[in-house]
Amino acid sequence: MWNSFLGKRIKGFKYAFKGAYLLLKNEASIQVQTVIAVIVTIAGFYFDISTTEWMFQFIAIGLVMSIEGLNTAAEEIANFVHPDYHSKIGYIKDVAAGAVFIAALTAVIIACIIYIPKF
Ligand SMILES: Nc1ncnc2c1ncn2[C@@H]1O[C@H](COP(=O)(O)OP(=O)(O)OP(=O)(O)O)[C@@H](O)[C@H]1O
Repeated sequence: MWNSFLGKRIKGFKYAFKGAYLLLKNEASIQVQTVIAVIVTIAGFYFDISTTEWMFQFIAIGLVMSIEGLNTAAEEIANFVHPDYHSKIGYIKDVAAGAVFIAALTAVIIACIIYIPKF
């Protein structure tokens, strides 16, 4: 059953679920982002934001957390293949961190557009 097309998809989902669990359990940056996601979700209810605003807010949360997960994966690969100092490893880690920064900046801009008019 597990070798069938559907079985492989279910197994893949299990591994992906495990990966999300590991990120939440082990990665401080993802834990901080989860707390921020909960706070902005509470803010969303408090300020009674519109359906469109909810959609942008969830896209921003998903964008930041998923790119943070990929950044973690890139860091883990870099540390595994080359644990010692190397300028190329530094570059790889810097650009991966840069991707998180761009996503986070986007999320902050979305938050400002949603919440600044509510004050
Ligand atoms: N092996 C290395 N070779 C060269 N530069 C490195 C290396 N490891 C880290 N760096 C530099 O240090 C920066 C931070 O690296 P890294 O993200 O691994 O550290 P950290 O932020 O302490 O890790 P963590 O996210 O696990 O707390 C990188 O963006 C890179 O500029």
